[in-house]
Amino acid sequence: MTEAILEIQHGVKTISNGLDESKVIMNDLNLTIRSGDFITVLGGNGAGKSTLFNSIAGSLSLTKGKVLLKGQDISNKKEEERAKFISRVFQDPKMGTAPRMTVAENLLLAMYRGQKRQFKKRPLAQNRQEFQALCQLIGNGLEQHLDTPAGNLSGGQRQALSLLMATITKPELLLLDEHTAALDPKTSRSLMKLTDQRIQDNHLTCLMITHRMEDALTYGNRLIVLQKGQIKVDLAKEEKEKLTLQDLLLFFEEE
Ligand SMILES: Nc1ncnc2c1ncn2[C@@H]1O[C@H](COP(=O)(O)OP(=O)(O)OP(=O)(O)O)[C@@H](O)[C@H]1O
Repeated sequence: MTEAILEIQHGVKTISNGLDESKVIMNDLNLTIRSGDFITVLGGNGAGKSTLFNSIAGSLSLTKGKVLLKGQDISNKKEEERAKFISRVFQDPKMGTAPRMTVAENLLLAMYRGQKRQFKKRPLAQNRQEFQALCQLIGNGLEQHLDTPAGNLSGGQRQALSLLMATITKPELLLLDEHTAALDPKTSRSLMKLTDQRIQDNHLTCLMITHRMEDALTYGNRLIVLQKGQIKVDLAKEEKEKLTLQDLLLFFEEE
């Protein structure tokens, strides 16, 4: 069996509304993500997708249950600690990049993320060629903007930069949080292709939330559907390949 990268064991998250009432937003959820899994995550609004991602990334701590990274209990580790191993790309292009820093400076920052301060950085000039080549992969002209502040890029270029930053040092787990949702259809399609290419070329393990059913079917080797804080459907490669758009829509109609 392939190595388990991340596990959630009996994950429960209860939220209090401050009026002696509590709401269960993750309900005894169990998930094992194995090395090389590319899992597409679907679910209606409020199904618990963000709660799942926040619990993995550490921006939310579980009320009960455990989060394990390669068998090690990380339930009590802070988000910054987990960020050394887990990368995340958000929906908002502004989230992943520093706006006043140039594209090259952003990439340099990502390259040394999680390393000790005293670690001697290679000067930017020595990395330029590598950054140039990396940006060229994208095919949206980012390589001509190595010295442009990230805040001046188009939304598509900025999201592509966020993706490169999230994957420049191979993370144990890549979390894609509707990362193409804010882009126009053409830009979204090309970023999705780039994403798939990065995942395949670097053998990344990835979890991707999407509201685009076609993307959920086209990409990845496994598909999960969340409902009411639980995993309602978990389909492996062979079952996923047989799935049609119609089948997927049925999962939502049953809600
Ligand atoms: N801090 C909070 N306080 C109260 N309720 C919360 C809080 N965070 C999440 N919830 C509730 O938990 C449920 C799950 O929310 P979550 O954001 O995980 O859903 P989601 O699947 O990501 O939805 P969407 O597609 O709308 O982003 C929702 O009913 C939401 O209202």
